[in-house]
Amino acid sequence: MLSEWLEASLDGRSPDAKEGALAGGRYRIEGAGLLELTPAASSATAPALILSAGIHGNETAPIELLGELLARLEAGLLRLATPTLVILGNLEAIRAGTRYVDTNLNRLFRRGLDAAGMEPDRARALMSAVDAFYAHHADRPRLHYDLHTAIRDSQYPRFAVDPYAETVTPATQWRWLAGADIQAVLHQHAHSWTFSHYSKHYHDAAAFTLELGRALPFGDNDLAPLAPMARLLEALVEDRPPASRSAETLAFFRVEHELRRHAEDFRLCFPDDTPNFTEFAPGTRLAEDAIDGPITVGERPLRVVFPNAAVEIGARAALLVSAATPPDDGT
Ligand SMILES: O=C(O)CCC(=O)N[C@@H](CCC(=O)O)C(=O)O
Ligand SMILES: [Zn+2]
Repeated sequence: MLSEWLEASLDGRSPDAKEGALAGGRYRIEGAGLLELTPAASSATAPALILSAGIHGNETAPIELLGELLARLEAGLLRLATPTLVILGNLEAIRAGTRYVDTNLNRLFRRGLDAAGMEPDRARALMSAVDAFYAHHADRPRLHYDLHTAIRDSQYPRFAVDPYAETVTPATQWRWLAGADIQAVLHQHAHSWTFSHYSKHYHDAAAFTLELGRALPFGDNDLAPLAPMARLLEALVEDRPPASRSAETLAFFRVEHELRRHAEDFRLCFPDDTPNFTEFAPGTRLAEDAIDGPITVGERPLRVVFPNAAVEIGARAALLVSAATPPDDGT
């Protein structure tokens, strides 16, 4: 049964049924943490939709959100009308309740990746699954929401990271995300080799990393603030027009610099619980790195997003961002 897929994937068991029927179509378990939903009939404009969660193993609310979506499909409360690939990312890290096991999976989505290890193997398996799914639905618009939660509080608890790519994000996406109570958008300034970046860069998909509150253990999540996001996912799988709100309700930011940890001896100069998007005045010392020296805010204030002094050497320790001009939302 479909609802068993999540549990079986997490337990490392192979679920009883590899495929079966559901209202409007069929499901098929394609592999560990990979579930394909195929409608019996769908309009030509329905997207090839990818919904992923658990790319970081301690980010459980998005897994619960996808569990509820699947339960509603299985109960016949939703009728499938959109080809959908549901992905659970880092299964071993989800079982361990940790962000990753050996290395951050969400930096590995790059063709030609030749690193060895569990997370690189998983990244290659997920890239192949995405390639096959989009190839199978080559005539459809492509959409990928990679669902996450953040380590700390945020001045905007729900926000979208818009990966860097040469393509322009369709304006409808801003309206749908605003309609799902997303509060802010952060445009990336450079290739980031994240999962959403993979779908956007290599497949021209509309793709986002969606940060949906704070990372908490299973059972501790309050899904109530995510109800509008649940409604968006439901509308997408049923191929109905989602709730839409003006993009003017979103705050837009762009990454100005990426702060990287280069030395073993590295520290951030502000408290660990500083919320995402906190602004720092010109001249403020943000970090000290034994190789790079002090990192200080330049002439214009900067806000800090995803600060984390405990990252691997060479990895991103924070994004430094500033307000961006809102895009034309097409209305
Ligand atoms: O809260 C944090 O510090 C990290 C939250 C997180 O996992 N964020 C993603 C963002 C991905 C992107 O930049 O698109 C990540 O770091 O992988
Ligand atoms: Zn994450």
